[in-house]
Amino acid sequence: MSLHVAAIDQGTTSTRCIVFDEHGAVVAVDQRELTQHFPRPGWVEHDAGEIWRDALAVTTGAIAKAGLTAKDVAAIGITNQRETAVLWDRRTGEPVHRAIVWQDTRTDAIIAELAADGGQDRFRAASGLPLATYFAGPKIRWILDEVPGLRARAEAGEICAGTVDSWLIFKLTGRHITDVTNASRTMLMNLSTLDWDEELLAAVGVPRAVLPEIRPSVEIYGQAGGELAGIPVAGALGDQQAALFGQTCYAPGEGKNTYGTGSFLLLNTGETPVASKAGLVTTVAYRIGDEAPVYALEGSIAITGALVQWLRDNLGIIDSADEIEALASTVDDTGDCYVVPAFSGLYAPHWRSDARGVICGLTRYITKAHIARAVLEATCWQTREVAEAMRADSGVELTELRVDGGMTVNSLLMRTQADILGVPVVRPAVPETTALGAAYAAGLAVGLWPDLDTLRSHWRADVTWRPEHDRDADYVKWRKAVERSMGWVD
Ligand SMILES: Nc1ncnc2c1ncn2[C@@H]1O[C@H](COP(=O)(O)OP(=O)(O)O)[C@@H](O)[C@H]1O
Ligand SMILES: O=P(O)(O)OC[C@H](O)CO
Repeated sequence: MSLHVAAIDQGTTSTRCIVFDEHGAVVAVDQRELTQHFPRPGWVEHDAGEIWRDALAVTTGAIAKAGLTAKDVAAIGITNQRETAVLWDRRTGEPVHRAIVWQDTRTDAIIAELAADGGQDRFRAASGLPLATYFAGPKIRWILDEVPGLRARAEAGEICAGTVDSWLIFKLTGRHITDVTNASRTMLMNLSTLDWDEELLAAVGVPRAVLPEIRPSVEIYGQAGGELAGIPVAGALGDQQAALFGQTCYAPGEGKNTYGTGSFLLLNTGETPVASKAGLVTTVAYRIGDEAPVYALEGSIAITGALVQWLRDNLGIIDSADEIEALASTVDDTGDCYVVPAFSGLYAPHWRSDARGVICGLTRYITKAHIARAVLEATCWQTREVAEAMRADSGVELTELRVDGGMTVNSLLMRTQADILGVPVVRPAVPETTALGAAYAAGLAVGLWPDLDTLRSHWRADVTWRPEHDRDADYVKWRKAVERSMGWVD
């Protein structure tokens, strides 16, 4: 058998493919930036056609860079930005609208209407999710409502809808399938039955005919065609669940935090879904074939790395993301300045769509370096908020935090995170845990790896940052700043 797996990691800002060997080591990477469209305040769109073209190009590119051909690749795994809604014509395979990205807030009127009839937690028991613009189902409804004639075509079975995993699986194999972790982010799936829920479908306004079949995360979905002909497409996980899987958090009580466009702290809670009272999301962590599903509690933070991008692209304070560390290091603290990046409202644990970003504590003393440092601290404080909610909901005391994602190259950020959480922060030797998780899923499905223990044996710590300074006093200030961000949108 071939000893390599290709993982497509379709993230919010880029699409990459990584080829891994049988030890879980990176052999080759190919990557393309994804165009972001911001047509109106609060709207964020992607071109699904570009996503597919990039996914295909980076997959063939990474396989070529690895010195391999399609027949040398045992399986393709997929991991993706979650909650982003794609609709396409079933016959032509062409998108019928730009993809509406998870951060997009255009469904706020739909959400308010749904919440008026039963409150924000109306669908929590069935779906595990609070009512928020974040999730995919209402985005699908928005497109069906807004594109003339589309709802009738959808009801006639001519239209497919899904999250990005589903879009890529369709383009690769011709089958309309989604994995259960992605389906759990739509607000349309019942967490206990793992099937589309008739009541949720009716309330949100999405016909079953547009939705894919929900399948386990580890399973052969079909064979790829074209340049990738013959490679089994054999695993899919939403990117945050993939990172949990790649970090080998297979036991209840194990968790990780991934720092990308946003940050997502997930804790494995085992085979029973845990209802959150502290503002977290209950979600499917993974399902291996016909085994029992494994659930997680999740603290979803919308804006962390995206705030660094905003500093670069909108304010021009830095020219590249990695410059923020040097700039923030020129000062010892933030000068009592706090940035709350509520660009898409606030997600966990607050779920306040009426919040918008604020910078608090400005004086003549504050320089761009203080703001850069406050931008980094915003990631750490938001993480502390969800870590506290996690402890309240699960009773699990965090003794260390496994981390990954694009922001973890920033040592100042990671050191500050250890101080602000008061526990060690550990980055693994393979920081590409999202892609690794998808590769593990696909490799398990085709028998490249026999079991989870084998995958666990691959995990190694690289750097550990230990807490050195107590920051509890500053947490009070952070919470005051968060309060000031709320209630901005009427
Ligand atoms: N040195 C750095 N310091 C802080 N943030 C960084 C740094 N390098 C990259 N980032 C941020 O990391 C994010 C990219 O991480 P990545 O894991 O690729 O994200 P995604 O999967 O969401 O596309 C960007 O938002 C970028 O601003
Ligand atoms: O693509 P990322 O890494 O920004 O992750 C996005 C999340 O899946 C959104 O829920």
